[in-house]
Amino acid sequence: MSQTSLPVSPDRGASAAGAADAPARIRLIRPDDWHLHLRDGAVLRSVVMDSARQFGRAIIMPNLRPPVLTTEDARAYRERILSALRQACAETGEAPAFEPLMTLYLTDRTTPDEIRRASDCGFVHGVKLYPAGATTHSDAGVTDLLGRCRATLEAMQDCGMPLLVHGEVTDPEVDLFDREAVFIERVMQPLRQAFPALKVVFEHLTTADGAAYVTQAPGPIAATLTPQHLLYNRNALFKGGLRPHWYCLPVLKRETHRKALLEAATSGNPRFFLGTDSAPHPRGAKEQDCGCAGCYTARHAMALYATAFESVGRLDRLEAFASLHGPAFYGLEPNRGSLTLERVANPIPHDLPLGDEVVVPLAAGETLGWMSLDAE
Ligand SMILES: NC(=O)N[C@@H](CC(=O)O)C(=O)O
Ligand SMILES: [Zn+2]
Ligand SMILES: [Zn+2]
Repeated sequence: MSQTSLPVSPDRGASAAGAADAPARIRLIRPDDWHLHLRDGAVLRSVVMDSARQFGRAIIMPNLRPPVLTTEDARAYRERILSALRQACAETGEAPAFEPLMTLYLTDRTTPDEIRRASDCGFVHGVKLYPAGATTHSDAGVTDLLGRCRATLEAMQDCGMPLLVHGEVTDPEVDLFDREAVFIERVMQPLRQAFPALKVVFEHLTTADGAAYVTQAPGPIAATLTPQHLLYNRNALFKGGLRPHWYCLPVLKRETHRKALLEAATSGNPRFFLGTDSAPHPRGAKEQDCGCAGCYTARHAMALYATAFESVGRLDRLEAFASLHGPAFYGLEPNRGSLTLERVANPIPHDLPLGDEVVVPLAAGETLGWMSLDAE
């Protein structure tokens, strides 16, 4: 099978040749992942260490089945994550410090009281908006944000609780590739006019329209950027045939959008920060007549981001994007430890264990030019 290659030559970094002016190692303040799906049960046990080896903290998405609706649900899920981590550590002898930052799943019925409980508990750091039907496990999501959630949004604005947004309309009349741009007009702008002090994170931004909006909009807004949207355009979905492991939502866009996102990521603007959206699905759930959306990137996340930043000669801006802008927006201190990335050939496995099944990671079978060492 032919490969969908990265935008920069896949064997750079395999030797020092041709990279004389580039550093062999970079040391960053330990980064955080501001958008992560860890799932639950056996899948959680399989994936948690991949994130914990690199990231000090991660914003944990609440789209489980059933979803994480209340502060008590989030407390219980947090315990399951920490227990899965302890178990994984006992098996491998590693002990990376990792703090799950929990979120609630917003529904038409989330109450202002629940928001106040979440804000007081200290471990819930955001509330996630999934427009009903927009993405994986979003059927319990919001049907009409400004029609049904006003009191709850008011409480969030008062408490300083960020709203994390999957920014796509679900109107079947709107072309799949336009759903983010139309969301800005129909939902984001009215929302931010009604609640100008509400903190908003535009998750997994995929368009030049989104990058321009986040750059110029007044008030507290930021965006996360995934490795796949920085490295690939929509051709990757169809290269030599249909490629389900490049399929996520919002779907990859055309090259002009990828370039605008990479420019935003590497601009030094503190409104843009790292969020992998690593979203494991078993191989069989993606390779079928109606395959699931989501790319698995946790294992090699920092190597993927380094590849993207290096492609435009901006490795010097990786640390701020990965380790400083996110904590500043969320009102947290940067991590104390560090993470070192080494310029070395990093072959990405064809699959990885996922509970009783396997997951095919993004860029499986390719060789990246960077590898992250164990965090210190
Ligand atoms: N990004 C995806 O394609 N999938 C995510 C859901 C999401 O983040 O929208 C998942 O949970 O699988
Ligand atoms: Zn999403
Ligand atoms: Zn996601």
